[in-house]
Amino acid sequence: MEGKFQSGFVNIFGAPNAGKSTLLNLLLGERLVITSSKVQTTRHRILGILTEDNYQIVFSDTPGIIEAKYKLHEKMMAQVKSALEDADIAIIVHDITKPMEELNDLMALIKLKSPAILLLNKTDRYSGDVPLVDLLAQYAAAYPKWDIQPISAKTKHNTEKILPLILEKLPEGPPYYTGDNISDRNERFFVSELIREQIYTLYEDEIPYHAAVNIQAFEEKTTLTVIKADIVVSRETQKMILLGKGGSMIKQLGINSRMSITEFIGRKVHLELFVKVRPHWRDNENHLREYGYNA
Ligand SMILES: Nc1nc2c(ncn2[C@@H]2O[C@H](COP(=O)(O)OP(=O)(O)OP(=O)(O)O)[C@@H](O)[C@H]2O)c(=O)[nH]1
Repeated sequence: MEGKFQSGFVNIFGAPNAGKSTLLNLLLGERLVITSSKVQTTRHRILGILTEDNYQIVFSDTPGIIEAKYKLHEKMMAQVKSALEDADIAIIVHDITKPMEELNDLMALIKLKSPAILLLNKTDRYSGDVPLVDLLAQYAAAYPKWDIQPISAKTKHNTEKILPLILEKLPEGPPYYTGDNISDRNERFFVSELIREQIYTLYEDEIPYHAAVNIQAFEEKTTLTVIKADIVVSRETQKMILLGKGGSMIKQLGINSRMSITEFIGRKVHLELFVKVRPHWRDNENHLREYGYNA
């Protein structure tokens, strides 16, 4: 095996109906790792993991970002933004039969830092007045930093070009999910997201931004699943807020989280939460990876 391995998170987004699911099914094929459709976390959702000899691509999306009906709380919107910034690569799917303004409106909503690939989908349906090459030139002028690729997810026109575009940008690094523990790792990941979601619901403003959730133990016993999770903050004062008066807040957090995890994994759950103070944890790249913050 060659030495080089690439691994990273690819966040897919686009307007409803742009063709994201069709595209993902195509990219992942049989290798789709099914994740619960119930999971709609504040941050992101893993859609599937593509692992080959030399690379692993974790496809995720940011639920609800575009749907008008989905009323985003301001702080959730900030989460969404950071999720997009954090991904290694962004794939934007735009229906080429729709005006470019729709894409512009979408891009005005989010602050994208990741390298981006714009897939102009549904070329098979395009019959506009402007010739396709001219239209592509317009997109290229509007988004000069992006790779732009016209495709049809339906007829598979140009779709073989997508993977090489991703691999060009995918960072080098070890896989995030390995071998048999993929589903287990996924479950852990989702459990930490569910706890984060409850932190969002329960606490004010800045606390959710400063708290990371790290699953320390995930043990399947015969009648229940025992989960131990650290909530990591950087300051003692944040810990006090998380705990609440006489521990009342953390108790509530435990109750809420347990309910939502039980629903997710479909088993009885024993949940233990620990609040830990680690100054500067946000500054440390390895810690961030460890806590799933690069997803
Ligand atoms: N003609 C044509 N239709 C496509 C193409 N890609 C997707 N579609 C169709 O467009 C519709 C929406 O596709 P989806 O893949 O469900 O789109 P989506 O972006 O996942 O939609 P949401 O789940 O609503 O966000 C479906 O009827 C697809 O069959 C394409 O390349 N050409």
